[in-house]
Amino acid sequence: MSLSARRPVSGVIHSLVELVRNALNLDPLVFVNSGLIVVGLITSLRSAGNVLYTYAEKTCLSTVHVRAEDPLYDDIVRWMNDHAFRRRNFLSVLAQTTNNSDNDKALIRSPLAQLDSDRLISYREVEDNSFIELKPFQGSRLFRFKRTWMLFSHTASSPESMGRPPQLDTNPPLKLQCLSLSLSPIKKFLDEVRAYSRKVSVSSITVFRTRPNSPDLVRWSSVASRPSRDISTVILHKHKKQTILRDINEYLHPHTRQWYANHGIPYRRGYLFSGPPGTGKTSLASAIAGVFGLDIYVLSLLDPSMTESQFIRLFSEVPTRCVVLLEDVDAAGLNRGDQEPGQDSTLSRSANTTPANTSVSLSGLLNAIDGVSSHEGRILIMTTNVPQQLDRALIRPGRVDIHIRFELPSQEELRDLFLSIYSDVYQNAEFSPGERKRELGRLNDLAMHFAGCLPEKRFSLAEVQGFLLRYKRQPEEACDNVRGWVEEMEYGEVAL
Ligand SMILES: Nc1ncnc2c1ncn2[C@@H]1O[C@H](COP(=O)(O)OP(=O)(O)OP(=O)(O)O)[C@@H](O)[C@H]1O
Repeated sequence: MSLSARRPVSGVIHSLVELVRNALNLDPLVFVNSGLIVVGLITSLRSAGNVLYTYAEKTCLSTVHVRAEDPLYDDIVRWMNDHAFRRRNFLSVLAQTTNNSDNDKALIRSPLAQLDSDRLISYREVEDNSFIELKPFQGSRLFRFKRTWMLFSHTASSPESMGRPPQLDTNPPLKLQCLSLSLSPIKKFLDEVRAYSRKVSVSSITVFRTRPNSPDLVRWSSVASRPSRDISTVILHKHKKQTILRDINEYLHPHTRQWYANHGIPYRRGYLFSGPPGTGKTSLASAIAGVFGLDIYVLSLLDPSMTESQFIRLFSEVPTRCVVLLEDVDAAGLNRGDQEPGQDSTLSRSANTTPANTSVSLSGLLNAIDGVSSHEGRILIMTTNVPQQLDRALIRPGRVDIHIRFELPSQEELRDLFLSIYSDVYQNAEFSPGERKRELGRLNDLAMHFAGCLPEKRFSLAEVQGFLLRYKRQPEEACDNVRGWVEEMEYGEVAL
């Protein structure tokens, strides 16, 4: 700025100062000085507070850190949201769209719900069935738990992320502190958090999958929490179903764990589900998790972001009681190489080599399953479409204890599927017991007729279910059209 331009500006400031002095009879510099003193005081108090806090943290504050990958992390955030954060206004929150099944129920009762195949509903006209939840995400909160004051802190991981929306994939650890020389108040709090989480998710299972957190770090991440599938909806030979349920029930019992320990046998149990695609392998694994109240950890050998060491680490990070689901183990081709399918890899040179479609070698997989770091107490379920292609080392007892073979459905199983799809037709709450019995009889006849129109052991239950879903509420129409569908499937003719 030139000298001539600066002169009028200083002149204006001088006149303003004079004006204030005359009007208030006070020197404005007094305000400036007082302001500076206040700012200085606040800064000193803040740094004194920081020094005090750091000192207290070292001497009389108990602190617990919880990593974002630990299931406890989500449990604590849920507890805080449902209890400590309830009656407090936050300025910075995380907005989350949540589907509300109650809204779906309201929609069912509305006039729009009258399903009319000639009337197409635009869902823009209908009230949105999701709602927006505002959840406190970052910040600190002092709260009281059973007469102890606790501090919950959850801050951004790095200064650069301040002011930016929180990155859910890179959650920083959270911190719990209390004024005590012992960790027991925080332990009690964590027990309460776990009990609460178990209570609210008693009839649902959480599915964990692997997710790359950063280019070279893959972590477990919960992808869904959903009502568990009722085991009765999985169609499988009664004897096979009972065999596996009894076996798992016995395995999970604390006495069995003790027995394994007494005999020095690693406490692990593995199952192989084999059979053509769409015959119910994944459905049974998910129903088993529901029956025993376990979460599912899904691993894939074909995950391109996973290295062998990460695979072994992830295997060792699963909790003590859970279902580890290793899907389509044959797809990775772990026994191909210079070895015939079904041959024992101990005789083969290819055990340490990795096929092109996976970075995990057979020895890496075996190491993950029964290496020293592999978690005891978990249930391993491997699924495959071609069991004969699996290396014998992978399915030897100790790694696979029970092999359940799924087959294409028999007439009886086709009938069961039909009855299961149309169960709500006869379970109508408005029916009297007599009406219900009559409906069930009618549906049984339709199911017999339906199954009779289908060739046995030809189509998978997933395919037949796909056909039935075209006639969700019209069992008679399904029966009328099933022969056309069979022709369509056999000869590739599309019958419309
Ligand atoms: N035995 C069964 N009982 C009940 N439903 C079944 C059965 N088999 C298949 N289905 C239905 O078919 C669909 C696919 O089943 P699922 O994923 O369990 O098959 P899968 O054998 O695991 O297939 P893939 O080998 O392709 O992974 C599901 O929607 C399921 O409801």
